[in-house]
Amino acid sequence: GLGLSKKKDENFGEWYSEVVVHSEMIEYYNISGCYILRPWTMSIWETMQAFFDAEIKRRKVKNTYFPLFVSPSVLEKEKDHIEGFAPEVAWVTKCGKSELEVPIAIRPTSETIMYPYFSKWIRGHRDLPLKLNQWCNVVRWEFSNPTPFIRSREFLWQEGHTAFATQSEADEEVLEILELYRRIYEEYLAIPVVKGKKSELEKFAGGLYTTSVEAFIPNTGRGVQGATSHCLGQNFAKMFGIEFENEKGGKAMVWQNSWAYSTRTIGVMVMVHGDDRGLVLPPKVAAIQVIVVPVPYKDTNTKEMFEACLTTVDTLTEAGFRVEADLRDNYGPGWKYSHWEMKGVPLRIEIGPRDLEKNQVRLVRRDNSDKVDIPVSNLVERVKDFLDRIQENLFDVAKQKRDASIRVAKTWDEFIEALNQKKMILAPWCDEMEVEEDVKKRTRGETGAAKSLCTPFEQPELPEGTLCFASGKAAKKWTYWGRSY
Ligand SMILES: O=C1CCCN[C@@H]1CCCn1cnc2cc(F)c(Cl)cc2c1=O
Ligand SMILES: [Mg+2]
Repeated sequence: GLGLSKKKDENFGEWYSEVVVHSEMIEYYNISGCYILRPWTMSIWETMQAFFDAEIKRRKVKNTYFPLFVSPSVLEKEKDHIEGFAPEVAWVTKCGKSELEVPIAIRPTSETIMYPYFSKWIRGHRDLPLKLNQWCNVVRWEFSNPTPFIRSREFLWQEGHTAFATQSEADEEVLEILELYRRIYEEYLAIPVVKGKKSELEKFAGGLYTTSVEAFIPNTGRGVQGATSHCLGQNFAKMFGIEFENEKGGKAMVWQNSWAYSTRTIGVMVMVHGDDRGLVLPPKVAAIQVIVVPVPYKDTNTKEMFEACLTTVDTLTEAGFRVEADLRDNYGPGWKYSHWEMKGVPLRIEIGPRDLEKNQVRLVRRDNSDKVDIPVSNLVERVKDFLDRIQENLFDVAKQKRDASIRVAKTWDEFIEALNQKKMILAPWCDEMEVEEDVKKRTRGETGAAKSLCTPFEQPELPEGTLCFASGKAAKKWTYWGRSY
């Protein structure tokens, strides 16, 4: 089809909506906030899932599946746990023509669904650690502007829920899972993230502390929470009576974690790597890593050319790459180049008459348009080399842009200036909740208030006497701030 009508640097929102549709990842649906995930999306989701599922299975986490529906008495088990969320809970109130006696909620997350059974199943210390995960959809009927992948009313995720006898086991797992989330972003999606701890105001209110990986979208100057790994402490154990008989015969409450990443990861990838020709896929998650396109010339003998294309596909497939040839005779090479560039295929191989004569092929990179003619004899090693360099280059370029978007601010004026320049701000903070609430109030505007994104585990030097950028009190830590999705 035709190219994009909007440019990434001029009209980001519409550019994004166009890219996800033109790359055949998303189809819009007639219910606001709901989207059709097409195969081009699902293949990315499945690649990440394969990695993450294998990694948690190595850690003895078992997959399970709990019901989608939850009764109000169970969901509202802890009033303050859900009072802030109540407006986004979706309810089934009738079936067929008859009203339901009691409405039934659709899960927005599964703590209240799972933990009554944790209480039933965990009796003694031999039942610990209990480590469950489920791959499922959740529904949150949000009203702020829906955005494919980033903010939708239904999304796919995995939610891990674990229980331990000791706090140290829980603390250790929180960070192990967070490292897996970093790997998903940095090693698969080629996106740099910051690992850190959420503030008291931003953490999961039902938990003890929240850690997260934070990404950043330079075009909009917004942070985006990439994935979360919470230590719940013994809060839910108290709520749901999840206790066990320890080795000394005494009763003790378990220490729990919960952790999730979702299809939001895919939206971040589109936003960070996409350009004005469409999607740009990191090779690690591309459903098709190499597309082979024949370039027939007037009276060329297409039979020989098509054979060369199919041989190229076979050779690279045997070498373990995901390769296809576009031999459709109802489209010319030019159309095919644009089509597969729009879909973000990392590497194109062109085979024309001259290439046949010289027993070579032309490689064209999607990320920087570099092209090179290579002899068929070392096709496999050159393709591997190109794909590795594309993966690295996407990460390096994204990291360079993200780092260029970071500003250190030591005063309120510097903070506001950086915020207006769409930066991610690293500022010394007194770590007082009221001060964070005050920052949100003072920065509220049509593009949304600034909030703390995370306190990075890697803390720069904080000289004695450094003052908080917002309160002027003694600063205790360096924290990232910004507007966010
Ligand atoms: O982020 C994770 C990891 C995976 C399991 N869950 C936690 C916390 C989820 C917070 N959260 C997030 N959104 C919610 C929306 C709701 F409608 C209700 Cl009732 C509750 C929540 C809610 O608790
Ligand atoms: Mg929410």
